[in-house]
Amino acid sequence: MARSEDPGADICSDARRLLTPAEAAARVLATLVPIAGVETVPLGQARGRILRGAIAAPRSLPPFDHSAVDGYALAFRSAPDEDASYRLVGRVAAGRPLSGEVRPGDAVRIFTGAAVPFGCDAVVMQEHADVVDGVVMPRRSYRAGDNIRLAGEDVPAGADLLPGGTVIDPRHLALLAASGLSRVSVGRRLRVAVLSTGTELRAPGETLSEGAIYDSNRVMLLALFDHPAIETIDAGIVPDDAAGIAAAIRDAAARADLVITSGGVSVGEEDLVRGSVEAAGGFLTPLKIGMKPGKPLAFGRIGHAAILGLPGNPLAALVGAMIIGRQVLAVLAGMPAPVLRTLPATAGFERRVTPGRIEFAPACVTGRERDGTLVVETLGRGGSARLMPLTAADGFCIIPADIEQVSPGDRLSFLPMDRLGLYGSV
Ligand SMILES: Nc1nc2c(c(=O)[nH]1)N[C@H]1C(S)=C(S)[C@@H](COP(=O)(O)OP(=O)(O)OC[C@H]3O[C@@H](n4cnc5c(N)ncnc54)[C@H](O)[C@@H]3O)O[C@H]1N2
Ligand code: MOO
Repeated sequence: MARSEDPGADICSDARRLLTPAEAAARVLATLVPIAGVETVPLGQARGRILRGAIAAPRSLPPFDHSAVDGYALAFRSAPDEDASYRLVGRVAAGRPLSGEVRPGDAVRIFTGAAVPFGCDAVVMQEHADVVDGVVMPRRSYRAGDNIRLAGEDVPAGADLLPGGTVIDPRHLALLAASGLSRVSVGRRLRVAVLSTGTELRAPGETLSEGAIYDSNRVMLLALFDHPAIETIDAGIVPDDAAGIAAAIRDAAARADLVITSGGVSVGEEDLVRGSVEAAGGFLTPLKIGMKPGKPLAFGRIGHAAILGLPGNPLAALVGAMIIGRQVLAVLAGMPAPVLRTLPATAGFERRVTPGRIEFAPACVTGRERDGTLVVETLGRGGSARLMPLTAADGFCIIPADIEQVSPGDRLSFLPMDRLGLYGSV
């Protein structure tokens, strides 16, 4: 993976002030380029994969002029034809073209999707015509082109079918298939290793000794980034031991394009991740971000791999992953950096807040204003170590960094939980 010569220089934060989340993301993303490597996959395995180059349309869509309705194709005598009767001379169904010629004044029985015979100008819906003794009489006049879908009106041959960076979803698959493409060239999957640091951590199922807790971040982060374009690697739990963390990070970096750690990025002497990355030959730059939770993050590189250090508190790890992490993954994987697709909302609660950090507070939708705007209420207090408010929430209420008080009726933003994941779904 190629990056700028000295990525550390780009992301060094000014220790005296907190970065806004956008500034932090911009500094981190400026150091990254998408991973190299493409592979060709059949359409059935292409959902969620990322196009690396634009695809040109190999043929026009639709490939020929066809009828939009079941009815009668009319060959005008003049344009527009005022004579209201046509002689029925044949029949054409989808996939079964007409044999024989059509002359002015003729009509052909036609069905939706059938090729419009050469010489026919318009199609009348069968409900809008009388047919008596082989004569078709439309009940109103028609203009050339009525009820005909022209070749190439959806996509002309050679046009850009899909741009590079497209994350292929079912709509794109339909377009590729309609164009006759059975395989598509996509970026190789991004390898992302996730490891938890902390002597207190145990895997669920293990016995808890005094002072120990279960590791909840790793399974959450692995699931958050589970995506067809990502190969997640579970790199386990590493105790707070500098040599052990260095070895684990070195090992993870050898297997991954991106290593994501949680824990140990704050300021205490037990926060060993930065020193361990340096001991392993890499660098890790602390980023103090004006967001709550998720203030202490770190970003750097070890060998060919990028490394993102998330805070240990579960909600802080999730918010850091959501705001910075998923952008890092998207850029490395070659997809456009995702934007936070928030909704306007009004506060249904009152709360004093400490200015300085934009807050992502778990919240529920409790109603709607008359104009349809969502009314939201935050859930509980107690900050970044709590999981219950998070699991009960419909999403995050976003409280700006520059206010001291939220009052009922204040305009805020709301990020629905189902928009959390790498691309839309969690
Ligand atoms: N003196 C200061 N102390 C702290 C500051 C600060 O600015 N000055 N910042 C606080 C903030 S904000 C956060 S967030 C945390 C971040 O701490 P670390 O990233 O160093 O994380 P740890 O200390 O290792 O752990 C914090 C907390 O989370 C628990 N944890 C860790 N890993 C997991 C996991 N995988 N699953 C579940 N829980 C986990 C850990 O046991 C701790 O309780 O620092 C504050 N301190
Ligand atoms: O950033 Mo810490 O995340 O406030 O808990």
